[in-house]
This record gives sequence, structure tokens and C-alpha cells, in this order.
Amino acid sequence: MTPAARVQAAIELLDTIIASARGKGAPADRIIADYFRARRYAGSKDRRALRDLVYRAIRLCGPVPQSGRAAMLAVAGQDEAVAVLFDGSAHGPAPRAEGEPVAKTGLAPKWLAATLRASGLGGREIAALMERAPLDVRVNALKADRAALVLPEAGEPLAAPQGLRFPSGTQVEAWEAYREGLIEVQDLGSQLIVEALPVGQGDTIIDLCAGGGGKTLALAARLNNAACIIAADTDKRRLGNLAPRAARAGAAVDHTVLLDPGREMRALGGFAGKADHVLVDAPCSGSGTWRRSPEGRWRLDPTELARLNQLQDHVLDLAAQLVRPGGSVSFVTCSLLDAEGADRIPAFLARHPGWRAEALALPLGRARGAGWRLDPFHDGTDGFFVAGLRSP
Ligand SMILES: C[S@@+](CC[C@H](N)C(=O)[O-])C[C@H]1O[C@@H](n2cnc3c(N)ncnc32)[C@H](O)[C@@H]1O
Repeated sequence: MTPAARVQAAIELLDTIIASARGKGAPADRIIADYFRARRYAGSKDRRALRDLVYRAIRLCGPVPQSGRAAMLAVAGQDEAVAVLFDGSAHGPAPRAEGEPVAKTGLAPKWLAATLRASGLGGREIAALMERAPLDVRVNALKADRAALVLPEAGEPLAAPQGLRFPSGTQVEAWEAYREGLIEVQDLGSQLIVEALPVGQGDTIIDLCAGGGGKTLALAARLNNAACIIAADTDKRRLGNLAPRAARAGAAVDHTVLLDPGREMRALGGFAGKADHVLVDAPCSGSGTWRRSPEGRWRLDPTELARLNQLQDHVLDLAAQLVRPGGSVSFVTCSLLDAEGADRIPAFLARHPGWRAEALALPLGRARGAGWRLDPFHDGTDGFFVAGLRSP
């Protein structure tokens, strides 16, 4: 591909990503992966260059751009090397027309920037959400130990007992240690949260929003497979990834339960009032993971945020039904918005008299409302909110 053809390809990919964000469709990384799957002839240099162009444009444009071309013109406005490629050459973008729209730059749409600020984030904290995230790994304590494991590259030891950090883009999936289940890719924040959960060996633990099992596997490793772990989710595709991942990791997951949204207790009724602990890693905007999915801010609007808050309350209410008297619930979101964090706790306590919030001990982060918050700027983790709740 010529450099100009890469710019044109980036424009077309951005058009798809913008449409998908508006329609709450597939995320950018999946769209890019599908694009290259259909173009196997594209070399690794082209792939890297195209990806970089697309993500530069996404990071640069806070509000949803009117088009992929407008987004790339915004990049061109800051980078002469890109601007000169709008030259009308074969397969390249047409020259810029007089008065042609250029996408607005900024960290986030106005309403969202205001909501972030109202959630206690300053300019530096918000800017850090747009930086490239490093690659964190959790050494799987069921099969290995960080102190003794030799990997192709030396990682930086992290605050989590089995955490190691590598530069962004390190191809750990190609390592033998990954294929053999000795390491998992997992952000430091997730690792610290699992370490802080008030659980012990012998407990019955429901991971109510288990997804592909990131935290489920970390829990099984922390408890050395000596707990009864039930992984549930409404997403068949995500939950389907759990069994092969657990097998690779040697992690014992006792039950995997696919839930019908709105009728979750039909599948979980047998566990009602029995769990020692329910982990609610709730669906959210993912504002804490914008370093990895910066187009997430194009997906969010006040209506979507309100829908997510309802869902968060709903899964918390389910957890309250599942836990035994005196048992506990942890509420986690990978968001920095109070609406998806601190605000959910008083709302829960108002609906569930007798319950109380309980502090969790994390080595990084700071208190936010009745819970705790981690953020990229201060802690070098993805952004998370976590709070403990204790049943009467
Ligand atoms: C933040 S993700 C979970 C990530 C996962 N725990 C991990 O560590 O990799 C939230 C999950 O909640 C699930 N979800 C959405 N609605 C739900 C519901 N009503 N009951 C249970 N899970 C739900 C989504 O399918 C999604 O997988």
C-alpha cells in the first residue's frame, strides 16, 4: 500500500467504526480485525500503519466525527506528513476541498467531559484516558509463580502479587507460557480488585457478570481452586470463551450458567440465598478502558448512560437475592463516572434496608463515595470503581 492508500483505507475503516459506534455495534478493534481477515494480503507494516492512523484519529476526535474523512482531515491538520497525502493520487484520498468539514478535536463530547469533571476528574486525569495502555499480565498461580517464571522478555513486577507489565503491543499471545496457561493478559486494576475481594477457600462464589471469565480465572487462581465458583452471564459468545480458557489455565469453574436477560433467576434460582459472595462486574460504559477502546466515548450518550445505570441496579438486586444472610457482594465497574460507581451504592442501600457498605483494601487508588477508585493517571491501571456490600 502507498502511504496515501493507507490514509484512504483509514478513512473507510473510520466510516465503519463511526457507524458502528452510532448504532452500538461492534467495537473498533473487532472491525479492524475483520477488515484484515478479509485482506490477508496486507503486510504487517501496512497493518500497523493503518491501525496507528485509525487510532490517532479516534483519540484526537472527542465528539463523534461527521465522517471518516473529516476525522482524518483533523489528523492532517496536526500533521503535515498526513496532510500532503490528500493529493488525489491513485487509491489515495481526494485533495481537500475549499470549506470541507474537519472533525472537532478534544477529549470527549461536551456533556461527557462535564460529567467526567463532575465525577472528580481533572484535565490530567481525563487526558490520561487517551494514552496508550501498557500490556499487563497475571502469572497464573495455579501453574507458575512470578518469582520463578522465565519469559522471553522481562516484565516489570506490579503491585498485584502475580502482575507483570510489558510495553504496549508486546505479542505475549505468541509465547509458549501463554499457550500453556502460565500467564493471562489482565490489567493490573482487575488483578488488584480480585485480590481485594472478601472471599476465602471453601466459599461459594457467584461471578454474576463473568463474561469471558477474566476475573473468574483470577479468583480460581487466588483461591487455589479450593472454592465453588459459579460463572454466569447473559452473553453466550463471551461465556463460551470461559471453558477453553479455564481448561488452559487449569482453573476449576464448577458451574457455567447462561442467563436469560430479565429472567436471570430462572437459571440461578437454585443458588438463591446460598452464595457467600457475589461478584457483580457490571456492564458499563467502559470509560475506564478508553485507553484501549477510545471510540467508547463515541458510543455513550445520556440515554445510554441511564440505560446502563438501570442495568447496574438490576444486577445488584439479583446479587442481593443470591447472597446468604451475612454474605457479601462486590460491585465493580470499569468506569470513572460516578453515575456508574459511587452513585450506585447509596441507591442500592436505599432499596435494601439492613445492608451496609464495607471497605475493601487495595494497595493503589483512593476512596470515592462509599467505594474505591483506580485510574490511569494516578495508578497506571485501567479506571475502576469497586465497592463492598454486606448483607444483614
Ligand atoms: C464488564 S463485563 C464482564 C467482564 C468479566 N467479568 C471479566 O472480568 O472479563 C460485564 C458483563 O455483564 C454481562 N451482563 C449484561 N447484562 C447482564 C445480566 N442481566 N446478568 C448477568 N450478566 C449481564 C455482559 O454480557 C458482560 O459480559
